[in-house]
Amino acid sequence: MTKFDQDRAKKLAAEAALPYVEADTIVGVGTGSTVNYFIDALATIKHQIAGAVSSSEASTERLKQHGIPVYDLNGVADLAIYVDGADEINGQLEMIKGGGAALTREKIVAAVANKVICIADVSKQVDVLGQFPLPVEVIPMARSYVAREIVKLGGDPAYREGVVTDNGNVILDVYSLHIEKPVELESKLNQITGVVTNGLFAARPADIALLSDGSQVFTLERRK
Ligand SMILES: O=C[C@H](O)[C@H](O)[C@H](O)COP(=O)(O)O
Repeated sequence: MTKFDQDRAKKLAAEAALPYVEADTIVGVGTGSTVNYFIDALATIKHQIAGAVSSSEASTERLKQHGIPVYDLNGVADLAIYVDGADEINGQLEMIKGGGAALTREKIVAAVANKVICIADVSKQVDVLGQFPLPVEVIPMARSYVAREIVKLGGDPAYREGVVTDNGNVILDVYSLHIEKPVELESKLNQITGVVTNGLFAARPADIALLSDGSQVFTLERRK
């Protein structure tokens, strides 16, 4: 797939999420290049919505540039939908996220939302998660300890140099994982002292995936 096709696919997937936005509600907004298309599409109906909650400083800035009010999640008790991209998504709509280092805030907003909608181009679709290195957000002083613990779990962690998350932490990208049991691994990694969270969205996967190849959009719904 060429770069041009991929961009078109991201845009089509993003625009396909608009019909899920309910009037007068606050919309949960993720992070990344696909979500940027969603934010631009959301701007076309901004007078019909109450505003947004955002999963990153970058998305907040883009939303505000469009004149969409951004609210503190602490003041939002009910969030109908959360729309976000993915680095990988499998058939159960479990995902790897965090390529842009926004995983922790993304996971928090997803936890609050009634419905999680993944928007992506079809290249993100995989049978088994783990080809994309799994991001883990770590408290800076725990970086080496956490890396050693990850090696014990069979992973190959690499420090993402120069990247500081919106929460002031660092990222370890974990290679060499063939993730047969995503829920189990998500929980194991979160139990390592010093880990803030990891980029597996398996305990709380997407409910709907809108995946595009650049000419059409395929809708997948999670079997419950
Ligand atoms: O931290 C970043 C997020 O998890 C993104 O949603 C993910 O990396 C997908 O980004 P993109 O739409 O740019 O491929």
